[in-house]
Amino acid sequence: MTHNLQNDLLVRAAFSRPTERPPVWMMRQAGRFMKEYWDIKNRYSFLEMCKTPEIAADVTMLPVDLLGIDAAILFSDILVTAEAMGGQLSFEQGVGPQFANPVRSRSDAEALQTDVVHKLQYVAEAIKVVKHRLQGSIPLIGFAGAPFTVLSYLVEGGSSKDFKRTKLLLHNEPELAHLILQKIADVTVDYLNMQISAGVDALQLFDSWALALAWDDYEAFAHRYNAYIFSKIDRGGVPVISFCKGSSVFAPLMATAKPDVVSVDWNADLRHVKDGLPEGIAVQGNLDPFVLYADKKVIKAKILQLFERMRGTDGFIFNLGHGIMPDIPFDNVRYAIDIVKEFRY
Ligand SMILES: Cc1c2[nH]c(c1CCC(=O)O)Cc1[nH]c(c(CCC(=O)O)c1C)Cc1[nH]c(c(CCC(=O)O)c1C)Cc1[nH]c(c(C)c1CCC(=O)O)C2
Repeated sequence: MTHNLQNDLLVRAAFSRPTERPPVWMMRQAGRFMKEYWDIKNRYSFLEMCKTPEIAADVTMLPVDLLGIDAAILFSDILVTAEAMGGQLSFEQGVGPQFANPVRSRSDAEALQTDVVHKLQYVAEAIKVVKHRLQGSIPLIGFAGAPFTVLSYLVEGGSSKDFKRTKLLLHNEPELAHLILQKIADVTVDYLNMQISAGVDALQLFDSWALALAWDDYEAFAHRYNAYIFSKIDRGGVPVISFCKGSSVFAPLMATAKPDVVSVDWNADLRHVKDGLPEGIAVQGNLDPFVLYADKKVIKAKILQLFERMRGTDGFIFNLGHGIMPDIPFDNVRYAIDIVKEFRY
């Protein structure tokens, strides 16, 4: 993998090389807080948008053109792997993702398919369209859901507040949980390798709901599979970012899975997390996204406070602790990005 990017700040920071300022991108940077997203969304279903490479590319490019971020992230969803494995996935407005055939028994688990990467070819096509449109200006980030988080959607049949069924499965039927997790992990390896072949410049693994787990369960059911994925993908020069909510607790364990970057939620002192990690592991984060609702002077002060805290550390990517909420004012997002781009160490 050769990068040849005009703006390679994100790749440099991810590999803990010096940068003149932190690179900036934001989770959910292409989404409902943008009027231009709704212009597209009102014409297609969410899954149509993900599965039509030209549309996925149009949406991926919105924050590139309107916000001037330092990296694009492919427009898709973490649940496309589960759909390819046999999950009957739908997204309904206001309900979120739903699986009509949740995985509840051994026979449900055995029915999950693993030779499925060909069904995800539309993602490779979208990557190629985006890479062509970016013309080497900034990196493109590919991604996948981590096995534990994807399992939680398959088992619950959708989003969950308390992950009760998921935890019951882990506690009462650990062998069945491991069977499902291993299948998802194997699909994820193929899927991320496909994205690397198609040309992504960086990857992020989303283990959004690991926060729900106790330390030992995180280690056994989440960490172990993320480490497996990071060891099996053909990383070459492609840096890998490990995200979870709960990273302010799990960061030391996450680092032992050997990502290049740990993405940190907003609860922690980012400098403290960074100083606790082995040399050469970068951090990403960790502004509380709710700050973006506040007055501009507050937004500016909070960002500069974070930068002051991180001064003198290589290996820092600015991001939010989690995704942009749909009702955050667009103008505030753009303002935050401008503040980062004006800053110099
Ligand atoms: C847990 C999770 C999902 N999907 C994703 C995660 C991990 C990130 C995180 O922790 O938030 C990942 C994701 N989902 C989406 C992206 C695109 C890239 C980006 O801009 O970050 C990414 C990286 C688009 C999306 N994925 C989804 C939307 C909204 C779709 C719509 O327009 O209705 C977008 C833009 C739908 C989705 N997809 C998922 C949920 C829970 C929902 C509903 C969310 C809600 O209603 O607030 C599953």
